Amino acid sequence: MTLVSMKEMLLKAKEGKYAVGQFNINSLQWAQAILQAAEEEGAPVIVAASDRLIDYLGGFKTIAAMVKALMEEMSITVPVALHLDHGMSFDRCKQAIDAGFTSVMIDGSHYSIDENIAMTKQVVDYALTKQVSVEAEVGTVGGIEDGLVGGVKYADPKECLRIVEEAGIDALAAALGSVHGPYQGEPELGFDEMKQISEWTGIPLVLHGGSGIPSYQIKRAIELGHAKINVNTECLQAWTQAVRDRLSNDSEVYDHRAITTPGKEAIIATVKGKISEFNATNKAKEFSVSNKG
Ligand SMILES: O=C(O)C[C@@H](O)[C@H](O)C(=O)COP(=O)(O)O
Ligand SMILES: [Zn+2]
Repeated sequence: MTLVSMKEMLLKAKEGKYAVGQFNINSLQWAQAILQAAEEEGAPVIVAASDRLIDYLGGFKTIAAMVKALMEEMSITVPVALHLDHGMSFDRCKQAIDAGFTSVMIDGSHYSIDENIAMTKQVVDYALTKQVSVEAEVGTVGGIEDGLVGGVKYADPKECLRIVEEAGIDALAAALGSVHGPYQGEPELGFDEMKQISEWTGIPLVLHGGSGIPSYQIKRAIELGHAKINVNTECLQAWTQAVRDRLSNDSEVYDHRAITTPGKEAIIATVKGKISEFNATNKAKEFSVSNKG
């Protein structure tokens, strides 16, 4: 009944040509929905808390305790990693690790590549002592980050190789045209660069901005080495639509549970759909360490 790092998950996924879904939590209900969906699909899953939401969610220790307790209460048997998404500094990653997170992303993508590598290496050195996996980012994912709309900066393959070799990370988010939040038109992912980066580094790749990407592009990204795909916006949209429908269909309703339960059901359906699209259904049985007690 323990959380695991995402290292083994991602190596298996890359080898087996599927991707593990990372789904972000926005409240306790989201953690319940994501765990239920993964369990019903028999799939490994990454439950993530974005650094920008840590205080809103009650802090690192609250989040870790909540996810661990839910796994026990819900008798979760599939492998689950608890991941800090877009960690802003070494200190934030250390706080997450000390609180019980089993995986962290250090997002040094807004710094020079030398600074990015140095801060990533510092996180890896600490994480290694606790068997925690580390993801780094090179280039810039477009769209909304920290409330600001930013442009896409494609990852440089040489910089990708450097950060993998010099920092010793477990997974690499190489930004290649994906966008956080809704896409304006069809996404234009850099598949040629993706192939090159995957071949040069050999490491599991991570696709940020996984919402709104057509299935044929998702499948191509998985073929070209993506083993982890991050989804948040599609779950938010599904939750909001369901809650909006509930409120507009019943102007008398005021009970919190009655209002938000349709939102939870919508998250479960969205997460199950993504797990299936990522070809991760029933992959939990391939793991040596399961949570079966
Ligand atoms: O919104 C967050 O803080 C988390 C996301 O950045 C996550 O890492 C991600 O990439 C999901 O992208 P989305 O599906 O486009 O929201
Ligand atoms: Zn992201």
